[in-house]
Amino acid sequence: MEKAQFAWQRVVIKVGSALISPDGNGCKTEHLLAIARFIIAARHQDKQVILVSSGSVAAGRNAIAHHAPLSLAGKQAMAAVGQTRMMANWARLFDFPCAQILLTHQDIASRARYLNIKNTLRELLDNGVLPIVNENDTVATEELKFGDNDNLAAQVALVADADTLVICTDVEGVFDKDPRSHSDARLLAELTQITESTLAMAGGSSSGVGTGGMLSKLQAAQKASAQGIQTFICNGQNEQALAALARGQTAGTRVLPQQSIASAKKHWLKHSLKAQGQILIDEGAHNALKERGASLLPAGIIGVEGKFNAGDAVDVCLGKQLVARGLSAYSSAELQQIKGLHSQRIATVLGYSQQAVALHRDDLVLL
Ligand SMILES: Nc1ncnc2c1ncn2[C@@H]1O[C@H](COP(=O)(O)OP(=O)(O)O)[C@@H](O)[C@H]1O
Ligand SMILES: N[C@@H](CCC(=O)OP(=O)(O)O)C(=O)O
Repeated sequence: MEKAQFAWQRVVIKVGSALISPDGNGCKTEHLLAIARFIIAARHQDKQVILVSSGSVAAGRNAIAHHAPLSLAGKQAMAAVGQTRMMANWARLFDFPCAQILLTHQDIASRARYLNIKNTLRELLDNGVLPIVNENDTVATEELKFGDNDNLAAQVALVADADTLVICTDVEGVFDKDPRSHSDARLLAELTQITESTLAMAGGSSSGVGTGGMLSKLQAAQKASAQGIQTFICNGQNEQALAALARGQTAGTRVLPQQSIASAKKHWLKHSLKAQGQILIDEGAHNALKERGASLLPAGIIGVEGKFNAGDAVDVCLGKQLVARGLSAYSSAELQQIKGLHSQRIATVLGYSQQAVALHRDDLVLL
């Protein structure tokens, strides 16, 4: 097996309407086989996959009377019909469970909902379920929309702490001009940075089925790249391209991350968030964080200072020494009650158990 150049562990793979429903009416599995094989191959290597799938509007189009231009309510009705069709289509390809997650822009912007999304995704992945995400078109008005699922996929990659974003479409990658209208268009194998001039090469969608064209894919890649996530934009029907990605090789267009995920996260936790309180830990917990990169369990907490909510940033201290900063899974009031306890006792003491850990290792940086 060739050596992996671009090793990854958790991927968000986005599939556009152009592949779910190439003729814009109903959906078929035939164009999704290469993507399904990629997902199965990745899972066999113990890698984690989240699928962001468009296509509900196109898949439900033939069930709703319409004429151009489509009204928002018309598209929403089509999406409501098409969403179940699209999910059933994916489920046919896999013999492991799939989970449906429908999100709006507001859900990601709200701290409480953001945490719930993050925790649900984590739980699904830990249980070997394939999360399939789409925009919740029924409740998304034009103002509340992500606008396109490329942008949604980048947001999901951030929430899920993914290291890689794969955007599958109906062309081989990013070209220096739209390959559909320019026969001399050249494929760009690697973009070290997305600048204004890169964005200027990208046109909108010409398929009549997709929404954002190449522009929204590059904008999504730009967001991911700034947070340390690499992006591949490739043809979702190209078996070889997806097999190469599954092996850790490049395919289509690779957009390089601007920094490592660890430094993006460290920077964010250290400089962008103000700690709302302090958690004092014992030596044993400090060793577990430092030596094993473990999560912080309530058992290792000996004191809680300040008032904070679940999801707030907190400083983690060993005596007077600041050793880490992270996002607390529990509020200060809850931590006061469960500090020093074994995680199994959380539900008995609080009446519920959000998580076994007080600070998850994904939400923690050592200082
Ligand atoms: N510079 C470019 N490179 C590649 N594709 C481009 C470019 N500019 C515009 N496109 C168009 O973007 C389309 C893919 O976007 P879109 O139709 O929104 O697909 P999806 O449904 O997969 O999101 C391609 O079919 C292509 O015509
Ligand atoms: N939520 C919509 C997705 C719209 C969208 O962004 O489509 P696309 O450009 O094909 O990824 C649907 O499922 O039809």
